[in-house]
Amino acid sequence: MSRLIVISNRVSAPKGQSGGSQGGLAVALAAALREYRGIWFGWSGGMTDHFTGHIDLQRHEGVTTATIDLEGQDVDEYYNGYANKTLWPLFHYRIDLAEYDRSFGSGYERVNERFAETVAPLIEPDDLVWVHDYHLIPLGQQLRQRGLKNRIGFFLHTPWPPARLLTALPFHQRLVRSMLAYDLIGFQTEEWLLSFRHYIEEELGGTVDPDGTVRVGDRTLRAAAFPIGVDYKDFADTAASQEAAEACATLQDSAELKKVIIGVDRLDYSKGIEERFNGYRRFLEENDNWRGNVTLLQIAPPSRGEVHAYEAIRERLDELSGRINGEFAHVDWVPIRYVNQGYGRAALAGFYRAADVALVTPLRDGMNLVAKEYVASQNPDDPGVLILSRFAGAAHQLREAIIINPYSKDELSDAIRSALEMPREERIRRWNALIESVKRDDVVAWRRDFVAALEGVKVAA
Ligand SMILES: O=P(O)(O)OC[C@H]1O[C@H](O[C@H]2O[C@H](CO)[C@@H](O)[C@H](O)[C@H]2O)[C@H](O)[C@@H](O)[C@@H]1O
Ligand SMILES: O=c1ccn([C@@H]2O[C@H](COP(=O)(O)OP(=O)(O)O)[C@@H](O)[C@H]2O)c(=O)[nH]1
Repeated sequence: MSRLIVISNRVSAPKGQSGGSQGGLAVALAAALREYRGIWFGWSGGMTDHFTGHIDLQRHEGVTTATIDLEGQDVDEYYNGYANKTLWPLFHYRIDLAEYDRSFGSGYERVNERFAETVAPLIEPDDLVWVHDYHLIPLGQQLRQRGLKNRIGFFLHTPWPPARLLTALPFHQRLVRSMLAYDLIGFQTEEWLLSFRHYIEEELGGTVDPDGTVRVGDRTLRAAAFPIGVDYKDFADTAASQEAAEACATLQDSAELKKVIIGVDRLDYSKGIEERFNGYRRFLEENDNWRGNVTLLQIAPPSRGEVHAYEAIRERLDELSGRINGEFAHVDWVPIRYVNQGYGRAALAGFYRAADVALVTPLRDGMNLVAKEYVASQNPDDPGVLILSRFAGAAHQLREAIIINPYSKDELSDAIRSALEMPREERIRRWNALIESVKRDDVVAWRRDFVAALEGVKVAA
């Protein structure tokens, strides 16, 4: 069997050192790599005065990681800059927040070159190479320029924006043309694949066949949708652990007999937390019988704090949660418990199980693993209700959730009421359909399908 070389910006910290707030990509890849011989290469998250290319090799729980430190200027221009001030907002349809700065573009290319230079010697001729996410779009091309003939695949964890939005990016053609160096490009959903196809046809004059064959000039490759899932088995085991049971009991006891609604998100403007709070406020305004009888627990560990838009959303949420609590709270009840701390998987599994309703309402999200984790953690005899944004990739699969438009306070308010008042039979019926999808399309299936498709492509000429 070929080895698998996974390359992503972020590499999962060894267990116990992550602070419990790692994003979905890290969680999903650790699970996938546990089954494969290979290496996971990426940025350590650490900084150095001068880039040395020194690789820190470690083995934890069956996963070999190889990480490098970056210079402070690299982190500013590549991670905070091009990745998170330019591409992230643009890919999440927030053209108003996207910043274009020449130094970001050059820092992005420099770090991609550094990744290529450092990882290329670790790659053997038969290895499959799997590059992840918007931080590393040009890496495949950089590896080809260093003579690599391996099968190289790329998976985008975020949405792919409509062609009309992407053309707002200076040098967009240069970025997308660099992707043609890959043999296989994966997206979370058919919707993002369709947007990619439009770009290929309208901007590059290429074609995409119904079977996903992409042709631009003399380059032929494949593009397809591979929806990521959770490690269902591991999550179900975690949910059954003592730690999860304790977390579940802690939340239930502290809520007394009130219903609990939960939200769990990195503190990111794309997650729609502000709109969610406003929808919840509308619900409290319209349903005074529920005041004092329901609590919203919002877990939101801070993320990308050096980027202004993230500082700004944090300030707005501090203010808004305070205002709603001030408006509705009594001496013995607060409507929102807003927590800026990250939790580990076991604690989260317990909180999910204790919650009667989950609000997963991003304004735009590649997939959203929290939605799937919530479903995986429920008690089959008395499951909670998932309220899910139509703009999350997960909504393409989790169709028996209550699907809402997260921009509409009224829809949010109505959905919260329906969820809280939903009869047990309907909750069970919906959950049975949801768990079916979460089990079937888990992270193992995602990895298996992507790797099989990569193995199946003809090697680049
Ligand atoms: O590494 P960070 O900057 O702290 O951000 C965490 C991750 O966020 C994004 O996650 C995406 O991947 C998930 C799994 O496929 C998906 O469910 C979610 O919709 C995406 O937003 C980002 O794409 C990752 O690179 C980050 O590691
Ligand atoms: O306190 C927290 C909050 C979130 N997460 C995990 O972070 C991931 C978030 O992934 P998702 O796809 O929902 O969004 P992303 O943050 O990757 O955009 C999920 O696996 C969560 O369980 C966590 O471990 N601790």
